Amino acid sequence: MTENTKQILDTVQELESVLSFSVQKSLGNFTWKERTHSVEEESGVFKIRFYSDGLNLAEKTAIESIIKENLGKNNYNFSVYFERKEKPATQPQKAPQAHSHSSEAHEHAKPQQKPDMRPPTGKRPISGVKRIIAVASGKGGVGKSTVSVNLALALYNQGYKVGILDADIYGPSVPTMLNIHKDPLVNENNKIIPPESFGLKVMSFGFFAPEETAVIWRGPMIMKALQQFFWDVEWGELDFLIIDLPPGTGDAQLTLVQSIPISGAVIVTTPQNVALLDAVKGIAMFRKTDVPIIGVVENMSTFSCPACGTETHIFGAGGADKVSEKFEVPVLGHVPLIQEIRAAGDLGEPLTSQPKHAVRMRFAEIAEKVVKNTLAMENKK
Ligand SMILES: Nc1ncnc2c1ncn2[C@@H]1O[C@H](COP(=O)(O)OP(=O)(O)OP(=O)(O)O)[C@@H](O)[C@H]1O
Repeated sequence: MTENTKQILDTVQELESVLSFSVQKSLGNFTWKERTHSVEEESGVFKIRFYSDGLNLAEKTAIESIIKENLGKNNYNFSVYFERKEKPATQPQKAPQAHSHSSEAHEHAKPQQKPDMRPPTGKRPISGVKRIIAVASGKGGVGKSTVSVNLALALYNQGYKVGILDADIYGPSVPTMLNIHKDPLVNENNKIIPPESFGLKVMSFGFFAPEETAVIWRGPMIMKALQQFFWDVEWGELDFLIIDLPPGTGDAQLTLVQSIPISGAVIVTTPQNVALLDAVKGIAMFRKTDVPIIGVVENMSTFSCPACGTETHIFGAGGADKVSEKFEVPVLGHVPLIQEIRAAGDLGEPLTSQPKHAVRMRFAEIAEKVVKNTLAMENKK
């Protein structure tokens, strides 16, 4: 253990004295110190390992925010990892009978199996929806919603029927980006009718929680609302449903990914090293849950000076290509950093809806690759 990791472990363990009664109660038979059992450093990120046996999602969320709140003040770059301390009980082995021949006794000895990461209850499809594509990023603010909206529109421009589900509880920006200001209605079958904009069917947390109340969404509520968005929305017949996932790779994302059959995931990143590390975490999460990676989109890759036209790699260059090479995932395209993209997002007039704009062409190419790669993956199955 290095001096830094020891210092962080001590700081986290000292939080025991500030835990609320409900958090203390959720710890059950373990003490806080037993649960916060180690800290490791990997490429400048401190991984705080926390035993989560017996904790539900809401309790884990509460614990994660206590740690984040307190360590965040010290400007450390860290993540909290929840893992199981006690191994799940294995099938009781039948003891070989006294009269067994030795060959019979061998029949009971099974080779050790790898843990099964698949959801226990199976995934439930969304009626009428042919393909679900998750758009994810390891961290917030890299342009995941911008890519989701423009990718959805680019697919629509190519003649597909497309819906977009804004599952980003922390900052549901899709309604603004698509200029939707009306609330969804409910039909006679009690199904929610998704508002339509620029030809896309849209559902978002933003319709139900204005920004100032977004904080009230907590683990179980999020899942309940998401389940309604999947199965109680009148999506109709769709070729593609694009899901703008919340940023990160925590429990909420995992649960979501494990609830529905996702055809593939698009990872959005910016070229900086820190963002790329997060992209790698995203890839790992999808691989763990058997969701194929359609590819990586590098956003804000170059800055084109509006005055002189010079291209600058503000955040570095070649990042997505490195991730692509190392993890054998295709690069779907590079989107430049331009003021017009930001303005179009704020105005609710996406550039992909405007004829002949260079950004529209960029996303058309990305969408073509998404379709091509998704079909190729389906054919491989
Ligand atoms: N290529 C780009 N050029 C200029 N501005 C961009 C670009 N991509 C995104 N932005 C702007 O950056 C901001 C963040 O983008 P966006 O909301 O898409 O990111 P996000 O990853 O979904 O963020 P969050 O996780 O916080 O929801 C927005 O104001 C958006 O308009």
